[in-house]
Amino acid sequence: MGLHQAMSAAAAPRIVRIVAGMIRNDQGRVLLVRKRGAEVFQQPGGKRDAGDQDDLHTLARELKEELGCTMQRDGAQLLGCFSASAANEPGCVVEAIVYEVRASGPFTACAEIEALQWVDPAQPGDLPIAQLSREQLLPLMIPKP
Ligand SMILES: Nc1nc2c([nH]c(=O)n2[C@@H]2O[C@H](COP(=O)(O)OP(=O)(O)OP(=O)(O)O)[C@@H](O)[C@H]2O)c(=O)[nH]1
Repeated sequence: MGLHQAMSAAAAPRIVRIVAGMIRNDQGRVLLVRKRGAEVFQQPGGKRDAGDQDDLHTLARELKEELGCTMQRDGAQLLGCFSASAANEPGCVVEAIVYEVRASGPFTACAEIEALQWVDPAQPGDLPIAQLSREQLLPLMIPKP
């Protein structure tokens, strides 16, 4: 590695690429999850696995693993790609492809998920919420007047 490459590698934050889901209930509340050992709530979702066919496959797999629910591919809506400081990996940046999806419950905390919370996107209150969700994703879910 040359000097320039070494310097930019040292300066560049590591990027954690994920697919994340926004699930809304009938009251307009959005589902957040907290992983075991983590302080903050975030969107359900995760990293792509080698066997995943596409982003929605990754998301459906993660939602099943984390929440035990069944995601409907039909009607999934791409909200965009967003990034922020990663919640649980200091010095890293999370880059998320985000979809709003419907899923059939029940929704239960499974695998590495310790807690679930349905949050009013307009008034998340004092709940500790990861930067990406608090600053970028929840505001997208506030109903427009
Ligand atoms: N899933 C998810 N991860 C987020 C969000 N915001 C955020 O900063 N992250 C960061 O991205 C990381 C993604 O890791 P993950 O644990 O969800 O992914 P994964 O299930 O595939 O992980 P693993 O296979 O390594 O256990 C989280 O540890 C966290 O630091 C978010 O809204 N959803």
